[in-house]
Amino acid sequence: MEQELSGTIGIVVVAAGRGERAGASVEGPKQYRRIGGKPVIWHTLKRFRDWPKSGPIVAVIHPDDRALFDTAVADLGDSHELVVVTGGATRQESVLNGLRALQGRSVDHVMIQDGVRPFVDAGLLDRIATELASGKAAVLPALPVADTIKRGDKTGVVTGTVPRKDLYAAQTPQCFHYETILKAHDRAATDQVSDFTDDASIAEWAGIPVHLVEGSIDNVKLTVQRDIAMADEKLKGSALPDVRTGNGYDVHQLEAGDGVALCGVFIPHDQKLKGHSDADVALHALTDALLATCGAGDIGDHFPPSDMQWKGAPSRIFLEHAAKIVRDAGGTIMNADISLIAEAPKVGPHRQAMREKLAEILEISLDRCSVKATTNETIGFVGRREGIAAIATATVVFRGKD
Ligand SMILES: Nc1ccn([C@@H]2O[C@H](COP(=O)(O)OP(=O)(O)OP(=O)(O)O)[C@@H](O)[C@H]2O)c(=O)n1
Ligand SMILES: C[C@](O)(CO)[C@H](O)COP(=O)(O)O
Repeated sequence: MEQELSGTIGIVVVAAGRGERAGASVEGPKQYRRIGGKPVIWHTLKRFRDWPKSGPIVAVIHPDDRALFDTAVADLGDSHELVVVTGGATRQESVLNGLRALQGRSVDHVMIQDGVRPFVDAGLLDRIATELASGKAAVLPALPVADTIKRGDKTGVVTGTVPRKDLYAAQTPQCFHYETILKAHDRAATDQVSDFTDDASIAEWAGIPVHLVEGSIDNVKLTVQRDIAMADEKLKGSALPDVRTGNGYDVHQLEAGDGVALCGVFIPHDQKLKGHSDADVALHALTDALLATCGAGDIGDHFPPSDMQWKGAPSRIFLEHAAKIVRDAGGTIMNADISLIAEAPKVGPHRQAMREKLAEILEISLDRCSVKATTNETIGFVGRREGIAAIATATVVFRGKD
């Protein structure tokens, strides 16, 4: 029977590199580049936050990146203690700083993770935990090398083929008995042995047996620009489409007058709509429908009728405001559909102008704007020409959330 790992597992995520091979970006070094809408480091940390066995997490960052890091993790939640320390000039130094930050936190084991491996998965972490539970002091996730490996010289000529039978490509997290790896890292620093590219090599150097566990094919390290682009495509491709529909309904009373504003178009008529603003019942219904797609309340929350500044206001202001709220939340308006219920005036002759007005206000194409009308067959308040009602539906696609 498999043993359960007891004790606390500390996590060290190293993210203090400069990402030179990936090249410069306005978003900062590669660990702060966005994939699937979130920084790489956010994804990596989230994978550990979501793994139930994670203990305290140490993020090792570059001293210049504090603001970038704080912004990147702002919405990560606080389910685990997150300690932030600065790294050194090499990965090895950064890891040592991270290990030292776990001292005094009662950690039994530690997982050391590259900040730029955002696809580490719970299955891999569980496999490693099982190996640690069986008493192994050092566990390395790795995959057998799949390509034929060549040796080459400076002139680009192959000088030999390396038998690949026993070759493995090392991944992270590399996992250890905490005190054992801390001692080995400390000794390497004291002895000034500084050319290790991973922590398993330090364990090997210190004479600690390192056990292989099957890595994960998805657990790639984002090293060059193309890796980042591919990671972004992968996350976008797997994100569920976030399509939302909102509805809105509004009624305004009619009284004697000279015309009504409907969908932003003034139609001469022997009545007018009563209201605090221009009483454009159609735009009010559509404003509510849009606000509903991102849970932003209703028109009255944003434009209280008690507020005198909206007296006589053209209702396009309300709709523009709702459209901005939607866009700021990451939404793209796909469709706006309004049904007017009015005995008079006749809407048909003005439908095209109304659709054009909606398209202009919402900044979307005409084919995404629909206006329909019906009478109420002379019954009810609409049938008695006491009021006009409008029903609206809006469809919005939001950029994939995590
Ligand atoms: N002084 C360093 C160097 C690297 N790392 C971290 O170690 C991981 C693996 O390193 P690598 O992919 O080589 O990152 P960079 O050093 O940033 O890349 P490059 O070598 O292209 O500059 C990364 O998460 C990186 O941020 C670190 O914490 N401190
Ligand atoms: C730790 C590592 O990811 C294992 O494959 C790798 O050695 C890091 O190397 P890098 O040169 O720092 O990217």
